[in-house]
Amino acid sequence: MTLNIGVIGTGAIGREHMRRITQVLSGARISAVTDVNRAAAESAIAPLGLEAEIFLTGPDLIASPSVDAVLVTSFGAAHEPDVLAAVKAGKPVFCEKPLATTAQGCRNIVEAEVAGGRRLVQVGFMRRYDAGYRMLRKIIAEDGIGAPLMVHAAHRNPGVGTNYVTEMAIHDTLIHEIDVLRWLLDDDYKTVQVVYPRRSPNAHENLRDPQIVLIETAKGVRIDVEIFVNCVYGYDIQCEVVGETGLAKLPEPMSIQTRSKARLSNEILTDWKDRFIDAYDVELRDFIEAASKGTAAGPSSWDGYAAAVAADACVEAQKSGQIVPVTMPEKPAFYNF
Ligand SMILES: NC(=O)c1ccc[n+]([C@@H]2O[C@H](COP(=O)([O-])OP(=O)(O)OC[C@H]3O[C@@H](n4cnc5c(N)ncnc54)[C@H](O)[C@@H]3O)[C@@H](O)[C@H]2O)c1
Ligand SMILES: O[C@H]1[C@H](O)[C@@H](O)[C@H](O)[C@@H](O)[C@H]1O
Repeated sequence: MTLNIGVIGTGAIGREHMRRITQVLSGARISAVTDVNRAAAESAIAPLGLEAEIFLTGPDLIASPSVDAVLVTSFGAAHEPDVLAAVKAGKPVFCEKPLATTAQGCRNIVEAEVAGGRRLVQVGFMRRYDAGYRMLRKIIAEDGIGAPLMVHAAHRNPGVGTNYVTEMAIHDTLIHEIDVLRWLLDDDYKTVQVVYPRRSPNAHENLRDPQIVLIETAKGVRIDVEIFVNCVYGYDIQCEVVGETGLAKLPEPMSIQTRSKARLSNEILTDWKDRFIDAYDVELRDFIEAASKGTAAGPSSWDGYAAAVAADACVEAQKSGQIVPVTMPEKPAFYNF
């Protein structure tokens, strides 16, 4: 059976996912698309030669019998109503991060999913599917470095547009570390604090960049994450876990080493699309497989909610400069899988 997928939001990552579903993965096809900008929907289906129907709104697409499962790849602030509509229609839904831009928005999705009694939501935390992060998690779980004590991480983008404001460093960027470090350490967060180094002159005037987020976990691990979205030189993701007896570091992406003109060098990637290309493939393969059985796999809406609770605390910490507690309600038994 071929899974008919409807895509809501045909911008950068919507197109990337449409390409991989059409040209890389098997078991699914894009049967429908919608975008608030109709021209974006039209120009997304044309180069792929798709015969997908263009709907006016997300709810129209979700209600269509030609859609078995939904991909939400619109702006973060627009995710919640469409994910809720898909859950209420009983259709599996893959939602790009963040699941919603507030913890309450995520909670609404969690409650709708639990009320429906069936897992239907996968959140696009693709780093959990990255081979490097998976190796790191295995080493920690197998006690290869002793119990983790500290994590040093960095999330650097070469540059961002003027629509990227200070809070987005948390909701849009740090959200990946918030999720993947919780999963890597099998831990929850206790407190967060944000400190600002000297401002980069490459950041536009409404953006504090770089930022350092300091996190304390329930088990007492201390984490520092540098968020630097105008680092200029490339797209660079770093993660080093220091344990009681050793240290484990995320591997660099494969790159050819060259010796030329008296220099020894390796290329640095500049685009998230390339850095996590394999992880995006695997996460969507997981989605197609589970959605074909009428359910969802991978990062759950509870994970989306847990990340949003920590993100809200970080935004408060950005504004107050204080150490802010992270208060996580107890996980419903529904999410113990
Ligand atoms: N996992 C990752 O690494 C990753 C990478 C990039 C983006 N993202 C996430 O994916 C989402 C989209 O990001 P992007 O870079 O593709 O943005 P984008 O601006 O390129 O595309 C978003 C598209 O959604 C459309 N849109 C907005 N609201 C809509 C609505 N209510 N209904 C239908 N269409 C709507 C816009 O017109 C636009 O075409 C964001 O949540 C972003 O955080 C995740
Ligand atoms: O900071 C960016 C991240 O590095 C990417 O992985 C995407 O999530 C993108 O939306 C963010 O703006």
